[in-house]
Amino acid sequence: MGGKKRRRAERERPTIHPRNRYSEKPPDFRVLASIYPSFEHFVFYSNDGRPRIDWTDFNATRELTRVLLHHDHGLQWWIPDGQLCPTVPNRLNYIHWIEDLLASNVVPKCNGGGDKVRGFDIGTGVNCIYPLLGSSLLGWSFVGSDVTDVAVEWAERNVGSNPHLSDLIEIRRAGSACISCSADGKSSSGGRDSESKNGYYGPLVLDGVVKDGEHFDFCMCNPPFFENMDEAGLNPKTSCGGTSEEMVCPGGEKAFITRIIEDSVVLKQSFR
Ligand SMILES: C[S@@+](CC[C@H](N)C(=O)[O-])C[C@H]1O[C@@H](n2cnc3c(N)ncnc32)[C@H](O)[C@@H]1O
Repeated sequence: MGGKKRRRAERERPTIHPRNRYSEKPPDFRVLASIYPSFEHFVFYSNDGRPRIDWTDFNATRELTRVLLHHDHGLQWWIPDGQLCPTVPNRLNYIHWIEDLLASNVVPKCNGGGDKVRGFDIGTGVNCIYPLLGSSLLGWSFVGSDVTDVAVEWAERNVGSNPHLSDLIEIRRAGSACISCSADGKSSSGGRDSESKNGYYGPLVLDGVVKDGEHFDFCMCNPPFFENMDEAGLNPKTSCGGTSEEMVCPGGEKAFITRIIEDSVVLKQSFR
């Protein structure tokens, strides 16, 4: 495809999944403000009368996420100051795209798994957004892993605040064992040696975290995608928070995802 055509195709490619509840009807800030006084506080009206929020104000974006999760998904949710705040329409897309993949022939159906879908969310974060959306919307069950105390504590709180989902979501610490690279390029993961070509070093990701005999339909991950925090603050138009523990991994997302791919070779029987 020529450059012009490709750019046009890219512009026209929908950025929101057609089944995403916000694809036809984006969140109505006026309605939300009339229902939630705590959100009204952050809403202002531009000259043309349209309701707006200041996207560079973390408190405003967090409150928007809180009221959307409550109003549209019946969820109770909160995160501490400065932690990564997910935008609900964006995260919903991934749930629907996975739903499409599972329904397609791209990944063969498993035997004996029944209709129950089970997912593994690597790095679920304090916000635990994917397990909360996937379980409330589609009844999927999840293991959500993370490595920081604050993430494990708050993900558990967010699950505990929604008792109707607590049987569906397990929060699991990915463990303190580290994959490290030695000078000869070999890595060790929790005492087990394996080849690592990508230079990832850090906590275990899947291998060593998934338990023997466990089976999942999919794993998903919004990885710590930056090599350093300087890279992370690139968009001055939004404030979604995010600490270095959440956002940074040596080698960036390439190293992290390559590690997932390497682990998937070891764990090929554990994931559909
Ligand atoms: C970019 S945040 C994503 C949080 C949430 N899933 C979201 O989409 O908003 C990445 C998360 O991965 C976690 N993390 C980093 N290394 C990890 C590992 N080896 N295993 C599990 N989680 C990890 C971080 O602590 C952080 O919470």
